[in-house]
Amino acid sequence: MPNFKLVEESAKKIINMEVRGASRIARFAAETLKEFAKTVEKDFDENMRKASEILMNTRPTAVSLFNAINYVMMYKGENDEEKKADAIRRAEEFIRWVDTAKQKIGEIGAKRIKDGWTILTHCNSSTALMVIKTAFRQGKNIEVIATESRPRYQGHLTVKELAGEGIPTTLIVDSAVRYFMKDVDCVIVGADTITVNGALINKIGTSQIALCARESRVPFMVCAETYKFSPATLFGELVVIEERDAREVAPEEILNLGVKVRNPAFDVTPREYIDLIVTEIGAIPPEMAYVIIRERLGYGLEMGELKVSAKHFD
Ligand SMILES: O=C(COP(=O)(O)O)[C@H](O)[C@H](O)COP(=O)(O)O
Repeated sequence: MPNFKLVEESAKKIINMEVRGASRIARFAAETLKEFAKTVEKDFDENMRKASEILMNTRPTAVSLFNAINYVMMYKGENDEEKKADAIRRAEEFIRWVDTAKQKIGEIGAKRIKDGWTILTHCNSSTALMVIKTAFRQGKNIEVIATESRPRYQGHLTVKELAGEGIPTTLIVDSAVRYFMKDVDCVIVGADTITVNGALINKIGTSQIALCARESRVPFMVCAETYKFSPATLFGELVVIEERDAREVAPEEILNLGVKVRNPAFDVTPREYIDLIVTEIGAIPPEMAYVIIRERLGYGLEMGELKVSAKHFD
């Protein structure tokens, strides 16, 4: 029997943010599809399609979820048995992509961090933290300023992780970024999505930090695996910004006043504010986003026609 309960439970974990952060969500979706595929005995295409839809309708902004599902769903085979084996193989391949990319980004990004620097980070990006931790492990004497990242306080996860590594870390409220920017040598953040024009979609508040960094001439570095680049934006689609429950922001007492409360989870940082995007295949300017979408993900504009041919990870 196809285990849809497993898929529903995974979807719930993504929605309630028990599993969060773009790369963890992507990895978890691939793992879930892999485990689900093992339980399918017949009508493989139909069952996998249903499971994919359930996972897809969890959080709308991070393209990594789409890319993960899409990667697994490009399985091939003459019959259900072959399709199942290929889907499982592709899921495992995607999971390896997630793990190896983070390591490589850590190594590449760490080269850009100088001894003695103070780095500001926002939210909780496992990829941005990999860069910071790699630099620290190389013996660089660095400090981190981490924003608390309201309303979900992912900054608390960040400071726990950094303190666990022994990295000197200061926690600040989100609105104190400009106050502290004079002490910052580099901003390093993660990504939920990179669009074809090189814009970054990341945790709400990222664009204000980028603006502030630009004002102070502080370099702004984004850490993004290539599966965080969005092919759909090449075809003219806009990235949907998730708007979460008002109760995450305001208590009942305020909500009862009938006041409108808005809670967008992400915002857009235009490419002009980004100095560098560190991917697992190199540190690139945001202007190279189309090249990544074409060469790495296999979606391109060919002879005036839209051509879709998603590639295998190597
Ligand atoms: O904005 C967030 C998390 O938002 P949320 O907590 O709402 O999921 C992170 O910066 C990116 O997802 C990148 O994370 P990673 O580098 O770990 O993929």
